[in-house]
Amino acid sequence: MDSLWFSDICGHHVSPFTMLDFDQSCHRKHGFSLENKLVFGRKLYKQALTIARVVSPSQLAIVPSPDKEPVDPDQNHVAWTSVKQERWEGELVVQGEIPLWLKGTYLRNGPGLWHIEDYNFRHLFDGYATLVKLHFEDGRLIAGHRQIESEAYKAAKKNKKICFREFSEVPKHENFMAYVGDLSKLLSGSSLTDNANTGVVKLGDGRVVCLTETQKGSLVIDPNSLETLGRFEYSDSLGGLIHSAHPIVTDAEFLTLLPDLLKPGYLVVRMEPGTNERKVIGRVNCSGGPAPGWVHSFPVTQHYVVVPEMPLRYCAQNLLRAEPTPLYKFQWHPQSKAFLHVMCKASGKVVTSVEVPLFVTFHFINAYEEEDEDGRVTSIIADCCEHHADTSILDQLRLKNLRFFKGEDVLPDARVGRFKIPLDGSRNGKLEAALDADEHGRGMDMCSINPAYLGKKYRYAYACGAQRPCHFPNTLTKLDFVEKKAKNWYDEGAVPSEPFFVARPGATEEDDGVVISLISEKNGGGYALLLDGSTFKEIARAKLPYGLPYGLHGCWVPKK
Ligand SMILES: CC1=C[C@H](O/C=C(C)\C=C\C2=C(C)CCCC2(C)C)OC1=O
Ligand SMILES: CC(/C=C/C=O)=C\C=C/O
Ligand SMILES: [Fe+2]
Repeated sequence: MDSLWFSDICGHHVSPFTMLDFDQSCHRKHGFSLENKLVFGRKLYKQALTIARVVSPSQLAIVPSPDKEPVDPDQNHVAWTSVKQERWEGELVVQGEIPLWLKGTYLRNGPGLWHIEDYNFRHLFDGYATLVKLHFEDGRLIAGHRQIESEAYKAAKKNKKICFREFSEVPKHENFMAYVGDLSKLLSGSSLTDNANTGVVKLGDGRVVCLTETQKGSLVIDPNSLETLGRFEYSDSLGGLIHSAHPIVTDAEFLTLLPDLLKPGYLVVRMEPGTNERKVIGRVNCSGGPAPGWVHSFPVTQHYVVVPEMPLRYCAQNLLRAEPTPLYKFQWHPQSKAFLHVMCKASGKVVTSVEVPLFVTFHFINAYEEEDEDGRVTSIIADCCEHHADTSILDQLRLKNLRFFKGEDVLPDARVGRFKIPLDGSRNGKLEAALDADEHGRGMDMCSINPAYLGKKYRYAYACGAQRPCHFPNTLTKLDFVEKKAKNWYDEGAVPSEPFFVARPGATEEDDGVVISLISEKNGGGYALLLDGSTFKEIARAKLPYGLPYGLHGCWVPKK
C-alpha cells in the first residue's frame, strides 16, 4: 500500500500570515456598508454594555481559564478524537466489489481537530476542518485526508491558542480592554472564524468550495490534493457576515440565504457558475421575533425557494458572550412562532408566508410542488430532520456528552418532519411525521437524496437513524416515503457519517446507485462503506489504516 505520512498535527509550523493583513482584507471584502456598520455597531455596543453590567468578569472569561472539557481516557471513541496527522493518502484494500461505473471522488468535510496544545474544545462544531477523500476508479479506491488551511487553523497552530470566534469557543482576552477591542472586530467580522468545517460543494464551473456558517469561511480546495487554494471571495457588495451553511448547488446555480440581523429577514441570492457575484432574487421579512431564525439549511422546489423561520433565532447578545449559553449563539423564542415563506424563484415575490407548528431542524431533506388535475400548484411539501421542537440536540453535541456513553438512551427523538404549505392563501401550514419514527429508531439527521430529484416529487432519502440505546445517531437508514418503511444498517459501537447517494449513470430508478459512508469504529479503526442504493446491502468496504473522526457533509466530483 502506498502511503505518505506527514508531520504531527501539533508540530511547530510557522505561518507567514499575520493578524494585521487578515484584518485589513476582511474590512475590504466583508465589511457592511458604513451606515449598516454604524447601526449594528451601536446595537452591539449597547448589548456589550448590558452584558458587562450583568455578567461577572469570570463569566466573560477575560482571565484565561483552564481547560473546560477534560477528556475521559475511558471514553475515547475515535469519532470524537482529534485526527492525529495533518495529511495522509494511500490506496485501500477493497473487500467486496466497487462497481466499475463508479468513477470520481467523494469528498467529506467536518470538524476533525478539537484541541490546540492542551486546550480541549467544547463542541462538535468547534473543531478545525478535516477534509476526507475517497477516489473511486476501475474498482480501486484511493483514500486520503488533509486539514483545511483556514486562517483560523493556521493562526491557532502558530499562536498555540484559539485566535478567532468559533461556534462555541471564543479567544480568551487578557483584560477588559482587549475584550472591548475584540467586540469592535465583530462588526467587520474580522474576529469571526473562517474554519470551513461544515460542508463541501462542487460549483457548476468545477470549483470545489468548503463552507461553514460564516461567509468568510468559504474556502476553495483542490479535490485531488485536498490543498486549500484560498478564500472564495464574493465579488458583490451584499455584505453581511453569515449565510446558510448549506447552499443549494446544481450545475446551473448556487442559491443561498443571507440572514439580516439588523432588519430581521433574509435575502435570497443566486450565483451563476463561473462568477463570484451573488445577485438578489428577493427579500423575506420575518413574521415574528427579534431576529431571523437560524437557517443552517433550506429547501427548494422547481419554482420556489422555501425560507424557514425557526423560533430558534440568532441572538446578537449571545454572539457577544465569551462563555457559551446552552443555546450558543441562538435563543429559543416559542412565543415568536414559526413560519415558512415561499418565494418564487423567477420573480422574487413572496407568494405565501404560513405559520407552522414550532420546529427545530438543522437539515431540510427536499421539497416539491403538488398540483391539481389542471396542473396548478396547490401546495408545497417540504421535508426535514425534525427534533420535535426540542433544542436539546444542540447541547447533546457537546464533546463532553459525545465522549461519555455508558449505555443510557439519551439521544433526543427526531423524525422526518413533513410540512405541507398550502398555496391557496390559507394562513397555516401543517407539520406531521412522513413515516413512523420507530422505523428508524427515532433518530434522524444527516440526510441525502438522489440529486436528480432535487425539488421534485421523490420517494427515497438516506440518513442516519438510531439503534437504541444510544447517544448519537448510529445507523444508516434508507427511507421509503411511499411504503413508509425504512431499511437500516448497523455495526455495533460504530459511528457512521452521512450516507451519500451517487446515482449510476443512465439509471432510471430513483434508488439505482450506491450509498457511500465513512465509519468510525469502536475499536479505534475506520472504514469506507458502500451500500447498494436499492437493497441497502453492503457491496464493498475498505479499511483505513487509522480511524477517522466523525465528519459532516460531502459531495461528489465525477471523473471527467
Ligand atoms: C456544523 C456546523 C458548524 C457550524 O458553525 C460554525 C460557526 C462558526 C457558526 C457560527 C455562528 C452561528 C452558528 C450563528 C451566528 C453567528 C456565528 C458566530 C457566525 O454550525 C454548524 O452547524
Ligand atoms: C451531527 C448533527 C448535525 C450537524 C449539522 O451540520 C446532528 C446530529 C444529530 O441529530
Ligand atoms: Fe449541516
